[in-house]
Amino acid sequence: MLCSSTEEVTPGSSSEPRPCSSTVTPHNLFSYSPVIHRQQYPQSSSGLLTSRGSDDVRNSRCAGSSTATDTVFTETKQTGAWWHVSGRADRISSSVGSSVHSCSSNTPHLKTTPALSHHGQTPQRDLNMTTSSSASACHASSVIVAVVEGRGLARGEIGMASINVKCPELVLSQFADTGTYAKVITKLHNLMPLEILMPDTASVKGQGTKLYNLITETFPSVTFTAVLRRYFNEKKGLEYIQQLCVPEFSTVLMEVQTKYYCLASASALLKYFEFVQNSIYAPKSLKVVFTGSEQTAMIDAISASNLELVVNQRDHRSEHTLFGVLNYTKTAGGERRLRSNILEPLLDVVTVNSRLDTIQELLQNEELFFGLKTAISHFLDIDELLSALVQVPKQETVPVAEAKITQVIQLKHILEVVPSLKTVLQSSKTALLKAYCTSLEDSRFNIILDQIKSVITDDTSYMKGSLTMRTQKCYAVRPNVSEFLDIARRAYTEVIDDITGLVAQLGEKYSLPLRTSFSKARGFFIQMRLEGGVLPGGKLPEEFIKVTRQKSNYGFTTVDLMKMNDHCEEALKDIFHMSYVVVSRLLSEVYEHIHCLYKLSDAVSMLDMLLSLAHACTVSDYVRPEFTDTLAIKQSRHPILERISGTQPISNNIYVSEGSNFVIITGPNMSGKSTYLKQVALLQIMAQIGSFLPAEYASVRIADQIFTRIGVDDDFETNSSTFMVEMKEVSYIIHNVSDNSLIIIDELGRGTSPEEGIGVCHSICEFLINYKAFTLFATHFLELCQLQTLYPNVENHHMQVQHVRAKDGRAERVVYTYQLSQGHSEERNYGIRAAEMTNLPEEVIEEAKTVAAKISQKLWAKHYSDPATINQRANYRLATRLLQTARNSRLDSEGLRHHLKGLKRQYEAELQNATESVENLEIEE
Ligand SMILES: Nc1ncnc2c1ncn2[C@@H]1O[C@H](COP(=O)(O)OP(=O)(O)OP(=O)(O)O)[C@@H](O)[C@H]1O
Repeated sequence: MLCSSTEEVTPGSSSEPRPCSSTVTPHNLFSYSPVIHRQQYPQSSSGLLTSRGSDDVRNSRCAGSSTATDTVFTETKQTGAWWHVSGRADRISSSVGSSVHSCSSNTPHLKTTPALSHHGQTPQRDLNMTTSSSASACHASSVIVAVVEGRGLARGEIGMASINVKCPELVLSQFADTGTYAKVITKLHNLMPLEILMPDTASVKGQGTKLYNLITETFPSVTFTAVLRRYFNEKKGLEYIQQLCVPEFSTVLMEVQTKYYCLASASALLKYFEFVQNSIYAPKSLKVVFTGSEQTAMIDAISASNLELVVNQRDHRSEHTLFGVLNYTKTAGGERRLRSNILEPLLDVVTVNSRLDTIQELLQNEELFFGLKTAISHFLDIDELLSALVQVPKQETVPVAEAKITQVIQLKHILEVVPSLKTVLQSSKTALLKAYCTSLEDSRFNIILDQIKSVITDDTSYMKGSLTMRTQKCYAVRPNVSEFLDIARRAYTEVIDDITGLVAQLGEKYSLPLRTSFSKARGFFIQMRLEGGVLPGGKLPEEFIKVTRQKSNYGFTTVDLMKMNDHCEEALKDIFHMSYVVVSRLLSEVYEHIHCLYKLSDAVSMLDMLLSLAHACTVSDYVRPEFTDTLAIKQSRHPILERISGTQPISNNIYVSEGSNFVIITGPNMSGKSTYLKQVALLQIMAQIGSFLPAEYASVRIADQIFTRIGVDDDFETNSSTFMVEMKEVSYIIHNVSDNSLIIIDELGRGTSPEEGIGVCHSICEFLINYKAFTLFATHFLELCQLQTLYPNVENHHMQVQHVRAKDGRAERVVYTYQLSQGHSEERNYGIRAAEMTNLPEEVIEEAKTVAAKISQKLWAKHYSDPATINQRANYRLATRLLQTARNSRLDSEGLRHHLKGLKRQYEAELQNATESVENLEIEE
């Protein structure tokens, strides 16, 4: 073969046409040209071209060509100007294709189906959890999002609606966000939208709202469309949802009916589809889900990137991410679900435990594990199929006809593998698997399959390879269903026979080893493999044209073969057209039951994800986590490091509890601090998606938010803003922290002078110490370790290093153990030690050591000898304790007074001690 996309045609192979039993009549009964209509944004006669953020380019070109990268301001005849677009205006069109989601009278109305049977709270919740998962996971580049923000007092209240053009699911959300809009940005990052819609009032040139500016700056390559504010209409949004939502998901109405901003976004989004894409969804055809931020843990976009959850920071194609470590999925749906779960881990312990039960069963029952894996691997992308099925094409072209036939074959294929999945699930014991098994006992699967089989031949199946699949499509409809179709197929068979005959003849004529081959681009052509690549006579016969050569493989055609190819195409057009008529009729009958596919898609993607998580446990030694109030993981390992190195990294214990919820980690450069911090966050996320962990024992406290502030590699270009970036990130944490958060801060304050760095770190630590959030704080500022003596909930730990003397007893070498130990690091001047390893002159190093020693002593003394600071600190501690007492106390007023007196005495004693210790300090001037 010349290339992988070509297929060899051999007599008797599956590509060989099958006979059809009809008399031959002139076969060219239908002739119509294949027209590929691409949806375009409607163009106004008075359209202006403008550019986002730049007035200069405005009016530079005339409307009428919605070319890529142009920014178009358009108006429809019906509505007047109501949206304007910037960015690649043609991208949605190509994504949506030339279809409409029709609700015309001949579009079948989709029926209500009973809710999934309830098998206890756990599985039911997970069954309904498809929302956030598939929501954000569906195909990245085909999601359109509408965003609106409340005005006046409601500023900061955000409504979002998103839809994936490849997956008929409308996802709504509404939440309060802070001035940094981190939640909106995070959600948008997770959705990876193709286009973002916002009200025009938010994007007035030069006076765009903060949110608008932030979104357009953060997503410069995403098409931005401003829609008239009045189309963000919550009443219309509710009407749309009532009209379009599949009855099975109609409980969403109760959730969203008072959520005005997400309804408003939904209204604008669906209106946008209606007018700009010239398409509407069929009534009762959309899965509508609401994803409140309370269902999943919030991981902001920067943290997701720092932790390399789904994208590796250095190489975007690398699989060295958490997703890469856990991804053993077999289906596109499973992969999407895993990705979205990693970005939005669960908060509900019951649901997480039900997943863990399932994984445990899969690990214990090998037959079930491999049986399910095999069954799942046969499924195609159900979401994409479902989306295509609920679209009714506006124009009946050959590609559309061909696509519909493919969809029916795919549907048949999917439904045929359902029983094998059900059979495997029947032996399962855990609630979640049993619930999925029950959800597959839906009579609609068989009803649809029977309907399909009444029209489509039994041996038609979905196959790889363009020629094989073409043959499948060609002979999909049963013989005798349409007389003209049988005739056309006969004609096609004859042309194929002629082609094979011609190639055989040419082979004989020139004594060459010729074969008939097929590729999508060339159609039928001739292939020849010559050992040694030397042609007899030095050249190919004249009649062989369009010659290609790859090593010893030649590809070519002849004028006759090209003509035959044309006949073949003509015959195919007729076949596809007539098959399409039959298939459309079939689909209109099938539509009524099609919603069982939502259930199937949910089951397959979830099972695939759980199998993938179970598979990860078999690759390395993982343990099931339990959920308590403490984060305690014994001998934990960094999951990505483990994958990268191939050998087991040094394992470490993790312990953070309410009593010691603030851990300061010190240690020299390269000692493993950052790795340890990331490890904690990654394991937390793994636990919350229902994965086992790389450790010997694991107890995890559910975190509602995971924040990270991890220093990026020094970069001279961005260095000027390093400190600002740090401060912005940490300010986001401070504004959003909750008692149940997990906070990872690495090397804060590097971007400024040490004095200010220590000051900033100190005050930020004191702020965070006051929360019950679990915080791990890695720093080179050893001064911060003093916090342990000031606050009972602070613990110092450090990364151990060893000093090994060379045999000659002189040179000393540092060995990194990557072991976490209690207490703060005793290492000093490790920066200077690193400098020593370079070629710096000895006197420079010595001078550096002297100055560093003096400065650090002075700094420490200054910080702790200042009486005002001592007083302030003591006051702060007293206030904190009072607050804690008031919060926790069940004391009556007398008891409280007594307690306060005790605290006061303690406070005075501490103040006295602190003052004395400062007086005793020897300060070297
Ligand atoms: N537990 C471990 N087991 C094996 N190798 C490790 C471990 N932890 C870290 N390492 C290795 O050490 C390297 C340095 O680790 P890391 O960046 O975490 O150090 P650091 O203390 O944060 O350094 P710096 O203070 O300079 O940022 C890592 O790239 C990794 O290869």
